[in-house]
Amino acid sequence: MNELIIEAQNLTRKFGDFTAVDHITFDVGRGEIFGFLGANGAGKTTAMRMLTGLLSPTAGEARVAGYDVASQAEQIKQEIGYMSQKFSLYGDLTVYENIRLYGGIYGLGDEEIRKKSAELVEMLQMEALRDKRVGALPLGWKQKLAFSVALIHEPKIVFMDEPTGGVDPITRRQFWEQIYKVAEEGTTVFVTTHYMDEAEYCDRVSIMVDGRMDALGSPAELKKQFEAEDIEQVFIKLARGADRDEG
Ligand SMILES: Nc1ncnc2c1ncn2[C@@H]1O[C@H](COP(=O)(O)OP(=O)(O)OP(=O)(O)O)[C@@H](O)[C@H]1O
Repeated sequence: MNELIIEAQNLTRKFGDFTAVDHITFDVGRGEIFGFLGANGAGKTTAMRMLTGLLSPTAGEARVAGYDVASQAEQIKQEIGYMSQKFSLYGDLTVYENIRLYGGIYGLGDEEIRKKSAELVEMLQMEALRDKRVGALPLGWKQKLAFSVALIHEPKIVFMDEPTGGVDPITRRQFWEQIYKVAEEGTTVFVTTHYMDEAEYCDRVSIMVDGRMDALGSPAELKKQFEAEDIEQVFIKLARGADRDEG
C-alpha cells in the first residue's frame, strides 16, 4: 500500500468495565475509500471519535495523517474533514454563508475563502442557489454541499458518518461520483453506511461486531471468504453472532 493515512494498532476504548472498541488493528492508504460497517452499537462512532482526536483511547494506539490520536489531536483536526447527518450545515445561513463560515472555522484566510467559495459554488453548479437559505434546499443538495464544505481546507482524509441517509438511490449514486472524484485526487475517504450497495463501492470494507473488527477486505475478498453473494449476506452472517444490537 502507498502512504498510510490511518494506522491503528489494538485501538481500544473502555467505558468503565464495558469495552466499546476492542483492540482493532487496521491501516487505510492515501486515496482509499474505506467502508466502516457494523450494526447499531458495534462501536463505529466510538472508533471514529478516537480517530478524529475527540476521544482518547484507553489502550492501543492510532496515527492519522502521521499524528498520534492521543497526544496530537490538535494537529489531526487540521488534517481531517468531517461530515455527518446530525452535525453539519447551518440551515438559517445561505449556501455562500455556510461555505464562508466553514472556511473560517478551518482556518483559511479571507482571500482563500473568497476563492474557494467561488470554486465550490461553481463545482456544485449551485450558482443560482448561492443566496438561498440552506434549510430550504433538498436533502441531496445539502449533502453535496456538506461534503464540499468538509473538504474546503483540502484535508488528507474525510470522515463521513452515514452521509447519504434518507435520499433516493439516484441521488446517492451521484453523491458517490463525487466521492470517487475526491479519492482519485488523493483524499482518503472513511465512510460509515447502512446501505449495503454503498459498501460494494468501497475499495475495502471493515465490519465491526461487538467492538471487534471481524472482517476486513475488498468487497470481492469478503464475499469469497464468507461464501456470500453480496456484502449484505456477509454482514448478516457476521451480525447473527453479535451480542449487541441496539437498533
Ligand atoms: N460515553 C459512553 N459511555 C458509556 N457507553 C458508551 C459511551 N459511548 C458509547 N457507549 C457504548 O459503546 C457501544 C458502542 O457505541 P457506538 O456509538 O460506538 O456504536 P455505533 O456502532 O456507532 O452504533 P450506531 O450505529 O448506533 O451509531 C454501545 O454499546 C454504547 O452504548
